[in-house]
Amino acid sequence: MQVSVSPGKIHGTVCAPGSKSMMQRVCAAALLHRGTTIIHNPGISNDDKAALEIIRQLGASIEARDGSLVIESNGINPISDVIDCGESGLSARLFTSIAALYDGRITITGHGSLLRRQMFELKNILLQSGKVLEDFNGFLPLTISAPFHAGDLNIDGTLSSQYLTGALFALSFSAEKEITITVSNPKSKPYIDLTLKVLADFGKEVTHDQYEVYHISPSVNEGSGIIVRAVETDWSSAAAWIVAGAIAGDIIIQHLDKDTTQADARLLDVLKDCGADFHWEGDSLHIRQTNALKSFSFDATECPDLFPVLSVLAGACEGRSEITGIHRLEHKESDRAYSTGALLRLLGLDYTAAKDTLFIEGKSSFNGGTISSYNDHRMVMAAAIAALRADSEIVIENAEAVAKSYPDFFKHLQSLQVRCTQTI
Ligand SMILES: O=C(O)C1=C[C@@H](OP(=O)(O)O)[C@@H](O)[C@H](O)C1
Ligand SMILES: C=C(OP(=O)(O)O)C(=O)O
Repeated sequence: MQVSVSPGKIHGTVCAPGSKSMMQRVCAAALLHRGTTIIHNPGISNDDKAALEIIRQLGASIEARDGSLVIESNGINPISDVIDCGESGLSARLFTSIAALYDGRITITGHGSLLRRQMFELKNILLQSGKVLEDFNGFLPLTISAPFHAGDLNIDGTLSSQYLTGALFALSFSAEKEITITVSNPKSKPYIDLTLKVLADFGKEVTHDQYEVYHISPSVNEGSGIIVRAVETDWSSAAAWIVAGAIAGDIIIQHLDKDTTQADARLLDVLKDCGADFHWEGDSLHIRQTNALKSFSFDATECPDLFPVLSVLAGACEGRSEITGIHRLEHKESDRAYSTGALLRLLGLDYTAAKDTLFIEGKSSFNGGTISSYNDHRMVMAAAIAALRADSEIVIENAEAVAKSYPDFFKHLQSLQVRCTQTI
């Protein structure tokens, strides 16, 4: 699918989808919790669908009821020996550790960009847990077997926090004694907070020292009671609308959780720094374009998903902005250091990278043109928002990639009075 987005103002009220980070974690917990879990505001993205299908394959039953999901589980009882994680990095790393709780032989695989994302740290974790791996070269598919040994673990957190998330879920529900996980170089810490929050909702308390040492208590059977959980609105998706409002219009984003642990809520700190005009109306964020946005300096190491859309915001600010954390971008759906550079070049923005920081010179308007999505949902959203400030339309190739987190993105963009047409 090729989508052409015209320059113009964005105007109206929108509600972003549920957070896929939270939804996938709640699905994992619902599988491990022996009993019923009711999920309100369930996500509908491709990654959410992948997580639901995984827990179904691992033995849970899922019923849609009045817009919510009712999950029944009796622990892990696979109905298939293949688990398909779609394109979700989180599902791959989270559910591999969970599937490892099963003694039998099971294969974890995926599609598209996921097959090109390295998973080396899984080997380290699985071997420490007594699992046997077949012919694993660091990329999916991965086949494992043998009983799971719930014991202390050492994890390298340099590349991704998702390995730790998987281990925390698997061990919190299976530990028979106190277990310690030691993590070197932990990254994406707000995502670890989200993991700990969802585990706590399911009665699993984990403490930690500086995100480096985690203490897991022996798992007590939490009973088969009903757990009800609502998925928060996704700040990562809302980020696109927030930047759109700040650079090109007037927009209200509904149902945002102010006190969230979601990493990408840090965008509000950037907005304050650059003098954006925004305020809260209850749980809605109202943001209006300001003509003289100031340049900003921000470290996105802990919230790497903001990078592409922050680069667009930087392009609309007066002067030179700085975004740090380039080293976090390589192993995503695309190499986002490369794809963000390609977008900035298309827009006609001057930028340089030095060590881990990207410096972007702002400009009053951007160039239009055609760009690939690089099969990356975050690049689709960033390019579409940039089009609002361009002097001609921006055509995004392979724009269907947006469904990884936000299938209704273009429908919502149109409802916000932006002209966009599907050209193929
Ligand atoms: O745990 C999660 O939900 C995520 C963690 C982050 O990944 P890393 O920990 O690999 O940085 C983030 O980029 C990803 O979109 C979702
Ligand atoms: C990197 C992302 O997700 P994941 O790693 O879960 O595929 C993302 O959503 O930007």
